[in-house]
Amino acid sequence: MSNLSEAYRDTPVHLHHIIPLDFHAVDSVPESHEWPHSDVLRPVIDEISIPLVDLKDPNAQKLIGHASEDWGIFQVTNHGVPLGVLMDVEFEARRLFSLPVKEKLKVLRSPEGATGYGAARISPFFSKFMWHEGFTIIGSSSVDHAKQLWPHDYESFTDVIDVYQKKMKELAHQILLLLLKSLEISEEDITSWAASTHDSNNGALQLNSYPCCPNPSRAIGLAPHTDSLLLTILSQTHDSSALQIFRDGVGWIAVAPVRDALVVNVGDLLHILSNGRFPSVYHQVIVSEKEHRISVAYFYGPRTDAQVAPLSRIEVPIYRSLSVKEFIGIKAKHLDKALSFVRI
Ligand SMILES: O=C(O)CCC(=O)C(=O)O
Ligand SMILES: [Fe+2]
Repeated sequence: MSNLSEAYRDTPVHLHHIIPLDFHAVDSVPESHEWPHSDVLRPVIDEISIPLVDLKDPNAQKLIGHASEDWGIFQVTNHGVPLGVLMDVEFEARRLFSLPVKEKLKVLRSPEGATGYGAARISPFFSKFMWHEGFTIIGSSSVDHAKQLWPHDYESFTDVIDVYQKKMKELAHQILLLLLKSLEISEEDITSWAASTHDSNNGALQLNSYPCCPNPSRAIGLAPHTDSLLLTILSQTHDSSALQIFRDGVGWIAVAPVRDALVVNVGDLLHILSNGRFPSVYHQVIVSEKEHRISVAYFYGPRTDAQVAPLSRIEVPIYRSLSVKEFIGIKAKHLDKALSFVRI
């Protein structure tokens, strides 16, 4: 059992916050999923785009350092993950989510669990449910689940997941190294953080499904949140700008997908490590009437027993030191307020 799974065990989630709606069985948005207009129809700016960085650019380190400082999010091209690998994982995710509900419930996340099929982990914090179903994979957790879903043919799923996790881990390591190098921290800190995170095997893969919605102006795909670990790499092979980020002083901005690019965003742990210099970005997802969107998020994090504290040698720390496990516990109880609980 992975450490990350253990970290979630102390904050069980009630089953009604785990079992998603049978989206195919409804032709209107039930009241349980109907959000106030003001929550959904926020003005969104789509003329401003988040930074796009070519990882082969000799200035890539500086560029992603600036982007993380200014935006907490950017897109990368020339990332070394073949388009075929991105398409394969999306294909397998679609295959999983298109199974009948009865099948998907065989691999339902347990109340104390972190892996399997279910609603978003942030669901209990909101009075309305989201137009979303997910499948979480930590380490090799998908092997048992895939065997339950496709007893005679589980390997096509697990092989694709395995390749994807390896590619994401290498890319996340490369990006983390570039980000750490752009902070004023010691070489030892850079090496030890990058190496211990790489060795930790604490990444998690989240397959997200946003089924077509009969009334997208009243439903939310994923409610506003920040991601908890160091950084997230998101693949969205579709053309729609469903992901939105919140920018102080501007408001909600749509993240327009760029062909072959991956989205990278700063998570809470990197926010703490960088003493707030790389802010974790607040984001949400909207839904569509015509498009069943799939996205795949890879969350990259250190060992859950690792201590996290600001690494800067020149600034006064504004966050206290705590273990990853402690932070996950605080986040599971307080969501958006988690970082304020860690402020000195
Ligand atoms: O689907 C997306 O665009 C974002 C997914 C996301 O925010 C998450 O999985 O945490
Ligand atoms: Fe997220």
